[in-house]
Amino acid sequence: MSTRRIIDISQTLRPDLPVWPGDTEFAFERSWRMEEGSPVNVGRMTMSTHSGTHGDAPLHYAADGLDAASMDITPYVGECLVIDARAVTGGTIDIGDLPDIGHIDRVLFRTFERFPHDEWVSDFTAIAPETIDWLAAQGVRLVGTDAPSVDPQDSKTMNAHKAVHAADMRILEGLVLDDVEEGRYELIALPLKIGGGDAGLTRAILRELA
Ligand SMILES: Nc1ccccc1C(=O)C[C@H](N)C(=O)O
Ligand SMILES: [Zn+2]
Ligand SMILES: [Zn+2]
Repeated sequence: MSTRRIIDISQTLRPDLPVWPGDTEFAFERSWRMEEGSPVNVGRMTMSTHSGTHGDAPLHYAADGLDAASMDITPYVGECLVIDARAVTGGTIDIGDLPDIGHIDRVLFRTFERFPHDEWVSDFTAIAPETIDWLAAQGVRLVGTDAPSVDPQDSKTMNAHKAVHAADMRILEGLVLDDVEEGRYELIALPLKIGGGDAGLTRAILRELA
């Protein structure tokens, strides 16, 4: 039996979840209740497709991009490198901030000292488009971050997303990497298969390598 440790790197979806300014609040309610005579409890949720930990579908940043149900899920499963980017200053992770990544298909960035579970942080660290280009040239197919976006919150041009699209990479956002040391892990993070979806809520985990 495998004893490889599993680390949950997902946010907990709950009513007071911080959301992107102006976006739909996360709401959860019970539509059927056992205490009211129902044989089971059943809930109902209202949310943005970018709530909590999620994967962007290409449709989010390209009008003719694939939706969450159509995109290939291979990029979301496999070996990844977690990079500790907590010391990065200047708002974006630049090429010079990267360690030697070796040969790896997936890279996740930790930018927060402690993940802000209870407040929205607007001045999060984004990823420079040149860094995306460089990672793509090294063969990286997926980039993830604990920040809520790969572009700065006030970006109107979405240059990092565009660089991701140009290289046909995939994006994970809102990961929780507080207790994760820099290094290699197995990533399993499947965005929900939402037809027409521009993103999919994701339960993301890391598993220690054998
Ligand atoms: N909810 C939004 C509303 C308006 C503009 C952006 C967002 C985002 O969620 C950005 C995002 N998480 C991203 O994929 O970069
Ligand atoms: Zn997103
Ligand atoms: Zn995004």
